[in-house]
Amino acid sequence: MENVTILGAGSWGTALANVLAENGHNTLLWTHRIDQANEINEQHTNDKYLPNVQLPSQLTATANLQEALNHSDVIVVAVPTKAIQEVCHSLMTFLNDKKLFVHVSKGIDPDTLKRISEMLRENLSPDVIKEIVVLSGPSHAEEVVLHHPTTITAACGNLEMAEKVQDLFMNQYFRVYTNEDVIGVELGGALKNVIALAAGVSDGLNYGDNAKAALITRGLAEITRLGVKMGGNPFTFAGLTGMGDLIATCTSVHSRNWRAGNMLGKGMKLDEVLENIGMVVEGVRTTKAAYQLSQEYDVPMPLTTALYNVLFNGKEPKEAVDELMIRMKKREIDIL
Ligand SMILES: NC(=O)C1=CN([C@@H]2O[C@H](COP(=O)(O)OP(=O)(O)OC[C@H]3O[C@@H](n4cnc5c(N)ncnc54)[C@H](OP(=O)(O)O)[C@@H]3O)[C@@H](O)[C@H]2O)C=CC1
Ligand SMILES: O=C(CO)COP(=O)(O)O
Repeated sequence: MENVTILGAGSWGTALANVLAENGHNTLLWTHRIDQANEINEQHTNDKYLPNVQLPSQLTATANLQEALNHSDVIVVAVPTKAIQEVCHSLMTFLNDKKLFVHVSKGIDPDTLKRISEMLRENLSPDVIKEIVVLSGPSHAEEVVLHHPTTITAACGNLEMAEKVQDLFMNQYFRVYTNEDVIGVELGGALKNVIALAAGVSDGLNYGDNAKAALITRGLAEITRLGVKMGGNPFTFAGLTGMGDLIATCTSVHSRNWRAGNMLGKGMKLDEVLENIGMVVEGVRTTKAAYQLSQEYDVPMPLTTALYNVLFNGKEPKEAVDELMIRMKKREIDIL
C-alpha cells in the first residue's frame, strides 16, 4: 500500500482516485474548490463530474495543495492541458523534493506546441522531478467507475518507473500495459481527440457508419504520419493509445469530444457547444496545435485541416466534408 496524490477532481482524476483507493492505496484527491472537497469527504460523491457514483469512504479530498503534496511521492496530474502551466507554477511554490509525476492529460498546448511531459519539464524544476510517466489509453471515466474491463498504457523511457505505475493502478478490471514510447503515447492520446470531434460532426450530419469508419482509419493514417515524423514509434499508433483510444472516443456517447462534434454537426455554434458540455473538450485547442504542427513538420493532415476550418474559420461542416471528398486522387498506403 502506497500514498498517492491526485491533482484535479474532474471526471478522470476522480475515477483514477477511485481505482487507487479500491487498490488499497492511501489516496488523496486535490481540488481547487473547497465545496467539492467537502462533498467528497462528507457525502462521498462528486456529482458534477460523476453523477450517481458512490465513492469509497477511504478516498479523501483536500483543497490544500501543500497538504496534498506532503501526502505522497507519487503525484498524478489530472487537470486539462490548459491548466497544466498554472498548476506547475503553484507546485513550484511548495515542492522541495523529487516526486514521481504521472500525467493523464490528453492534449497539446496550442501556444508552444508542446506535449504534456514537455510542459511539465519546462514549468517544473528538474530538482523536483524524479520521473514522468504518461498513463493513456481507451478509458472513459464513466465506465471505469462501473468496473467495466479497461486497458491502458503506462509510458516512460525508464521502464522501471512505468512498471511502478502499472503496479499501482492494475487490478482485475483495470489492466495496465507498459510502453517506452512517450512521444507516440502522448501524441496518440492528444490527436485522437481531433478525430473524435470530426467523427461527432459526421454523426451530427447523419453521415452514418461508412463515413465514421473512414474518419477513424484515415484519421489514424494522418495521426501516424505526424507522430512518426515527430519521433513516435509507428507500432504505438496501432496500439491502445492510438487506434484503441481512437475507436473508444469516436464511437462513444461518453466522449465529450464526440458529443461536441455532434452538436457542431447539428448546427450549434462552438461557444454554445462548450457551455453545454461543461467539461473539458481537449480536441478544440489540440486541433489548433495539430494544424500548426502539420505545417511545421510539412505533413498533410486533411481531416485536421478541415476541422480547423470549421472550428476557427467559420466553414460549414457539410462544405468541409464535400471538400474532403473531392480532393485529388491518392494511394491509400503512405510510405512512412
Ligand atoms: N474523462 C475521461 O474519461 C478521461 C479524461 N482524460 C483526460 O484527463 C484530463 C482531465 O480531464 P477530465 O477529468 O475528464 O476533465 P473534467 O472537465 O471532467 O474536469 C477537469 C477538472 O480540472 C479542474 N481544473 C481546471 N482548471 C484547473 C486549475 N487551473 N487548477 C486546478 N484544477 C483545475 C476542474 O475544476 P473546475 O470544476 O473548477 O472547472 C475539474 O475539476 C484531460 O486532458 C482529458 O483528456 C483522459 C482519459 C479519460
Ligand atoms: O480520452 C478519453 C477516453 O479514453 C475521454 O475522451 P473525451 O475527453 O472525449 O471524453
